[in-house]
Amino acid sequence: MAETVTLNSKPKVQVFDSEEDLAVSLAKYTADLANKFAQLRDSFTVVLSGGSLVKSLRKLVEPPYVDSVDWSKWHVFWVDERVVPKDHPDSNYLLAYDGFLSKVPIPAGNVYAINDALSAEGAADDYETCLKHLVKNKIIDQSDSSGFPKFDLMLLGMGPYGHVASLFPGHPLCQENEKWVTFIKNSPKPPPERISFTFPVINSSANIALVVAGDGKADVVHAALGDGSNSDKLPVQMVSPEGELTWFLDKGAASKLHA
Ligand SMILES: O=C1O[C@H](COP(=O)(O)O)[C@@H](O)[C@H](O)[C@H]1O
Repeated sequence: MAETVTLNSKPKVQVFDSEEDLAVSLAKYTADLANKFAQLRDSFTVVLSGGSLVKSLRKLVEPPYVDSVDWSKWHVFWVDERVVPKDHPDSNYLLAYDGFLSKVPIPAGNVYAINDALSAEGAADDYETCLKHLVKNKIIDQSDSSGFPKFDLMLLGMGPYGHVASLFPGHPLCQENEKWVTFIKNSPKPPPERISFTFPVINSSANIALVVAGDGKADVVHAALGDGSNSDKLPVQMVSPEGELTWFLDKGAASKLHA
């Protein structure tokens, strides 16, 4: 069962009794959006994170969704990626492949991983070029107001200090407002070299799910959604899409919200 906490008009915050319940609801939410956009625009553009998010998608690869979703319409991207070979244990692609992509019939050509033969800078430029091509061909929608790509759904995790994608607290990349895809060579969380979507791209999304589980993240969830008394905005607090933002929290992650 989910409790919906309304903290202000936006975002919607859903708190589940367990991570299992969260995963069940996240699967339905994602499948419903996939069906909606497949009918609306004949494609569904979905952006994945690495980390714990992938495990929370496990119910999507089970009945009824594994059979009922039209996977041929899916186009899959990464909000950030570590600049390592695709078969490296740190690769967000490998994590998603093992836990999700290998279990559903998404056409291989619709899965847009980074070019792992390039430098961080080269891979970011190459990924941005790929996105521009897909916007031109109307696979990815474009925001009328920002001009940035408008993904149908971004599935974001949040790190223990409030980072999203590879946008870390206090890092100048959080202020990037021209590039679509940027790179970092000194990530505070290993591995050091990564590429990342920028905030203008993240915030042009039609839908964002912020998925956070476990009491280890309760303090940062409280800082992000609490009374706003922290002076410096955490990256997660800079997530403010044109469309809808929905938080998926389990009880542990939400345990300090009412304190
Ligand atoms: O390094 C990363 O961390 C964040 C958060 O990961 P989590 O395991 O704490 O959920 C993740 O969203 C991002 O994609 C990843 O590269």
